[in-house]
Amino acid sequence: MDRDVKKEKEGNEREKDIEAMVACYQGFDPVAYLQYNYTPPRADFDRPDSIVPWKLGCLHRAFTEGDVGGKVLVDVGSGPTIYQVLSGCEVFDTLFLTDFLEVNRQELRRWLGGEGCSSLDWTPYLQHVCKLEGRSPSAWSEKAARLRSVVSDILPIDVHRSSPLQSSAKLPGAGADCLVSCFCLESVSPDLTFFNRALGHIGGLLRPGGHLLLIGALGESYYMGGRGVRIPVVPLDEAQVCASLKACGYTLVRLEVYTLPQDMRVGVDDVTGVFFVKARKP
Ligand SMILES: C[S@@+](CC[C@H](N)C(=O)[O-])C[C@H]1O[C@@H](n2cnc3c(N)ncnc32)[C@H](O)[C@@H]1O
Ligand SMILES: O=S(=O)(c1ccc2c(c1)CN[C@@H](CF)C2)N1CCSCC1
Repeated sequence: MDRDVKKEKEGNEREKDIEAMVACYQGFDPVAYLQYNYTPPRADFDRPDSIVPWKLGCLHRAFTEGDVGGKVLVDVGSGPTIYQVLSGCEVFDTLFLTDFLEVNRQELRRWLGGEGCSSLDWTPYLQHVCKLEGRSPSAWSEKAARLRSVVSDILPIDVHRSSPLQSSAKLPGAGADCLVSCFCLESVSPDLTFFNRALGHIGGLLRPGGHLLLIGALGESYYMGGRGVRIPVVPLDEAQVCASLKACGYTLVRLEVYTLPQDMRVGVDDVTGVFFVKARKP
């Protein structure tokens, strides 16, 4: 087979892999996803070894330790969740939430609209982050108002495109000052090659000197995105995450790892751990 034919064949196979992943996501159910992951036993604020305080603590430290700043924060692959920007919304005045699916963008609009009809009560998350900031938990409604005030838009995104945002014109010319992305890249990539490419694509949204805060699953090969909706995940280990960041030119600032207790392994996925990365784009 000559080289051009081989390259065309490989390109067609790559397109089929992406089409298969897109097809999986057509069954994604935000309500079920929130139920599976953001309610007890996984979201148990009273457990000292719970993953929620760990994760919110990583984000709080990363946003408030002094090296992260600027005007624009972009959350890549927000899904139907807002916990990931509860600390960042105090640091940035312009925040873009993004997702591939309209059902998730709609869920975010419902929460932001404040009609109280969102699918999950985020109050415990808001209260916890207020405590991390040395504020009374009763300041949660002020934090909610702050978040609602800085969200500039909820945009469609596709990390498999070299320009993931159709409307990147909304970003400053040099790029965002900070990116946050949680459980997205590994959950939408058919394999490590796609993961690395997607990491490179989102890096194009970030200005030189900007920071990437990445949270993801370790050892996960699938998760349930709804009843009977099994979504493949590219299994990662710490070494692969570090190698991908290095290959994309990032400087690693910090990597933290959380190992899921046995009783948090509840059958909605086969995740064994969670990583938190703070990295800087030179
Ligand atoms: C596992 S969820 C993560 C949601 C949320 N960030 C969290 O922390 O729970 C993965 C998200 O990636 C989104 N997604 C699917 N395909 C995508 C793509 N090609 N580009 C960007 N996001 C995509 C899904 O719609 C979903 O909201
Ligand atoms: O770390 S979690 O347990 C969590 C949260 C979300 C996900 C997973 C794990 C693993 N599967 C991912 C599929 F992409 C989604 N967690 C849930 C409670 S709040 C903090 C985050």
